[in-house]
This record gives sequence, structure tokens and C-alpha cells, in this order.
Amino acid sequence: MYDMKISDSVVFIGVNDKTIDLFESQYKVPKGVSYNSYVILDEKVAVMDTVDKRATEEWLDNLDKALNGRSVDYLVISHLEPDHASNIQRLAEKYPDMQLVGNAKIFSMLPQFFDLDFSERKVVVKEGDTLSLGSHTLQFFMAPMVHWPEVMVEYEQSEKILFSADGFGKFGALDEEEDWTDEARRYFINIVGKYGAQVQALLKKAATLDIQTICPLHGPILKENLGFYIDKYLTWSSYEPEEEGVVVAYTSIHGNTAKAAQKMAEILESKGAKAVRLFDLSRDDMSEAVSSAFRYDRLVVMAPTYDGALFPAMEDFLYHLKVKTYRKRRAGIVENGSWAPMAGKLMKAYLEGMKDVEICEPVVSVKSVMKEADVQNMEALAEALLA
Ligand SMILES: Cc1cc2nc3c(=O)[nH]c(=O)nc-3n(C[C@H](O)[C@H](O)[C@H](O)COP(=O)(O)O)c2cc1C
Repeated sequence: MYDMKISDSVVFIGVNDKTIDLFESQYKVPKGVSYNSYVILDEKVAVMDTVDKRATEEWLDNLDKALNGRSVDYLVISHLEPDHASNIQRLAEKYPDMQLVGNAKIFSMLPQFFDLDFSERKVVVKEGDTLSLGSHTLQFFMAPMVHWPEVMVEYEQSEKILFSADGFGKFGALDEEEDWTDEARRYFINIVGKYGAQVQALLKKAATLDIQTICPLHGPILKENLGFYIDKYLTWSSYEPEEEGVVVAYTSIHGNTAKAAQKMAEILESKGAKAVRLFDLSRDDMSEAVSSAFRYDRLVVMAPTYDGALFPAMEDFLYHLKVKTYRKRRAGIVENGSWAPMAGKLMKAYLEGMKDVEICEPVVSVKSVMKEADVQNMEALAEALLA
């Protein structure tokens, strides 16, 4: 269990969800996910975001315990995505005197989600505004498109805490301690990855603050070695590769491209590739393949032709890379086909549409079963990739 203690006045009231099958209906979360929420107990009491509707009752219990009979003065809404905002109306009904704190965009979007008149209960904040709770003061910073348009983060000045919304979030429930980086990367690349420029803008603002604790809306509270996490975010949001290495992402209907992919991995290893990660896109986790493609500086895509098009899992993979604005990397292509191979041309078209992706030659064209000439061509491709 991660240590989620912040201080006597700032209390974690989030909930683990270990029964969810797919986060956002597409990401496998074998270790679950947490919906984080916090309460600040001062002269005034502020709740920092709510949780998913899957976690309402446990969250309300946690809140009750933390409040110890007190009432809530403010609900700070940093983000309207339902995994954090589902309980706004429930809390507003429970505490009729509670005011809602958000920016103009939040209040313009709020009626889309809830059928309650909040007009008399709004505290509208903008960039740099502060809200005093007593000895604690919240300062608000707008973070549009990280990764919804209304997002803002809050900095608590006395304890130097950044409430970072979805920034610095990680998959995994909090009773399952594991390395932060892989699951935080998978979360970032797949969910926030398209918005690198907006994340960079937020990091610039954060750099002006003295931050001692980061409280995200998913995953552990970050208390030590914050430079490490911020560095990772700087890298991921700038689309720079994190490490040298090659992702070999393949699809195969009958196993021949799979064999060629295995051979490609062996060739790359024998030629000194620092790391080689092989992904069967039909079977391995797609979000892991996508985040690995961003982790390493080189990629080989290998796929058979399927009804004059790409095999669907490869189409899906390249679509994800395109949407997440994959760039600044070196790539190789191996196609397969038995009568009119098209996969190479189609994969090339995807990669050519991406910024600063250098496509290495030769594009290897296997005709059904890999032959010695194909191996030689793959060796030449590996050399060009690793050059
Ligand atoms: C349903 C289906 C559609 C295919 N469509 C094409 C095609 O349009 N053009 C082509 O050259 N080969 C086509 N193929 C053949 C495969 O691309 C080819 O046999 C390839 O070697 C399969 O590689 P694999 O063993 O890795 O699945 C098709 C195969 C199947 C099963």
C-alpha cells in the first residue's frame, strides 16, 4: 500500500477500483485503478474533486470519516471527466451550502452533465486567482487540453502541494505497489499523449512553483524525488525517445510474418540493438505496444496484406500512433503478401504522415514464407535502422 498520508489538514479520501474491466472502456488495468480525491480541513473545508460513480459510497464514507462531523464549504472541480466528476451533484445535494469552485469553462460544461441549478453556488476562478481556506490558500492555474479543455490544477501554498488533475497519474490501485514509470507512461501516452504542447505549457507554470508534493487524480501521491517524475513528463510531452531500443510490432494471420518478426528481433539483437521489444499486435496489449513505441527511438512494423489492405491490428496500432502524434523516430517496414502485397505501401503512408519519422530502406517484401533473400534484406534494414 502506498503511503497516502499528506498531513493532518490535507487528507486523501480516494478509492481503489479493482473490479473495473477496462479503464475508459479500452485500457486493461490488471492492477485496477484509483480515483483520487482529497479534503483540506481548515477554517473552511474544501473537497478536491469527486470520484467515479463506481466508487461513490466508499468515497462518501472516506469523506465522512475525514470530516468528523464537519460540513463542506467548497468543492473544487479541476476536471469534468466522469471518473472524477460523477459525484458533483450528489455532494452538492448533501451539502446545500457548499460552493462549487471552477473556471468559466467548467461552469459552461457543467449543465451538460448535471440537472441541477448551480448558478447561486459558483465561485469562478481564473489563472492565478487564490482562495483562502484559513491557513491554507489554493491558487489556480489553467491547464486547457491536459487533456480536456476545462482542466485546471491547484497549488496549495502553505504545504506546497500541487493538485495536478490527471497529470502525473498512473494506472494501478494503491494497494499494489509497483514501479511508477511503466504504468504512468502507459497512462500518459495513451490518454494525454496527444497534448504534448499543452503539457509543456503546464510544466512551465509548475516550474515557477516550489512544489513539495504532487497529488494526482490517479495513482500514488508523489512526495520525494519530484525531479524524476517531472523529467519523465518533460520527455514524454516533448515526444523525445526515452531510451535507445527497437520495438518490433507485428501482426500475422498464419504465422509467417510472426516468424519473420522473431528473426528480425534476433538480427537486431545480434547487431547490437540496446533493447528489442517484440509485440504481437493481435494478442499483446495495444496500449503497452503504443507506449513502448514512444519509449524507444526505433520501430519496425511488420504485417501481412489482408484483402488489399492492412491486417486490422496493424491498422489499429498505426492509427493510435498517428492520433498520439508519434514523431522524431526511425522506422523500418516489412510487409507480407501472397499475390498482391499492399501492406508495405500502406504502412509507409502512415509513417510518412508523421513528423520527423525517418523511414529506413529497404522496405522488405516477404512473399508468403520468409526466404534467405528476405533474411538478407532484413539484415540490411537492421543495419540502416541501427546506423
Ligand atoms: C483473408 C485473407 C486476405 C488476404 N488478402 C491478401 C491480399 O489482398 N493480397 C495479398 O498479397 N495477400 C493476401 N493474403 C495473403 C497473406 O497476406 C499472405 O498469405 C501472408 O503471407 C500471410 O502472412 P502470415 O502467415 O503472417 O499471416 C490474404 C490472406 C488472407 C487470409
